[in-house]
Amino acid sequence: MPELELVDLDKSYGEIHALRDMSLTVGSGEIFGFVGSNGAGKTTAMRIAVGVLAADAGTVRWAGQPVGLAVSSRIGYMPEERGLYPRMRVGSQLRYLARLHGRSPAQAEEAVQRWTHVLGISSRLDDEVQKLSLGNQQRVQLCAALVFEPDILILDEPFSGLDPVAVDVMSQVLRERADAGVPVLFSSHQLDLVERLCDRVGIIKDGSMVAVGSIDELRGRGGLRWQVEGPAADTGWPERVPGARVLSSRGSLTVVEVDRPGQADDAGQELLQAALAVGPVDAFGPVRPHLVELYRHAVSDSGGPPTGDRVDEGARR
Ligand SMILES: Nc1ncnc2c1ncn2[C@@H]1O[C@H](COP(=O)(O)OP(=O)(O)OP(=O)(O)O)[C@@H](O)[C@H]1O
Repeated sequence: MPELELVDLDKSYGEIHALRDMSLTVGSGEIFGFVGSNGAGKTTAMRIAVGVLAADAGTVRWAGQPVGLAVSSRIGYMPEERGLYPRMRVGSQLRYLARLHGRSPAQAEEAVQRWTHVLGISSRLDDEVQKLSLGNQQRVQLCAALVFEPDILILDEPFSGLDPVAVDVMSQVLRERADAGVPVLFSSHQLDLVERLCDRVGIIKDGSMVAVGSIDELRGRGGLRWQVEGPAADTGWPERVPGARVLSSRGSLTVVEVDRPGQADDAGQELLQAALAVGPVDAFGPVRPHLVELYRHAVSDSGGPPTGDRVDEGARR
């Protein structure tokens, strides 16, 4: 099945080095969440992938071939700055875009009816775009990316400003498109949503990918964490376990991370035994860090675990 590859992209705007050897791959049927701080380079990378911006170096490939005009016209793109004509009516605009991408009048009409219905804006077909709320304009924008049945979806912050119901609808649409085999790449600062929705996540910092993988992969390669409800940490039991570090301690509640790459399998039992040697343990279990913590760690200067997975995507090729 075809996959979208961004390979060793490099881009500068004058003095600003926006992308440095940046690579990522989105497989067919995969939703890939692209996250990073403001100015990290997400929009630049996506604009290059779509073909509206040229890279200084690197390539974008689809099904193993460099992306040319024919392929880029099959990409459904939702730009961050949005791209609708404010005075044009919703229906006319969407029909026009579908026709522009080669759909017949009947196909365009069918797609406009279907997608506006799915996204809950079918009653607004005759309204000018500028008269819609920002969230509804965003729904139209997603329709615009979908009405020509694209082979690839690239969406720049599609969820920003949407209400919770619209977020759910948008999430379902992206999942359904991915299930139909479309690679879906989107950027977002809503890390809880990315964690919930994406098959894989890429974290970009200063134009370079610093971590790539499924959430479990990002969790799994670094230090493992446990929460212990029992003897207070200042009784010294955590120090008895090699590689253990207290992350937080409040009374009887202690969170400990054990950093022993490749040999942490027994660490949980060792921690439990160490705590029990000091006093009773009421609760004990692993802690699974959320993406927001993995992200903070990956973009912090210290780097290192728990994200661990400092993948050079080039190694996947
Ligand atoms: N047209 C431009 N001219 C000059 N510099 C630019 C231009 N576009 C982006 N940059 C710079 O390139 C860097 C990457 O910006 P980019 O918009 O790709 O980041 P981003 O990760 O999408 O950020 P955000 O999350 O804020 O949207 C930033 O330093 C930005 O100021």
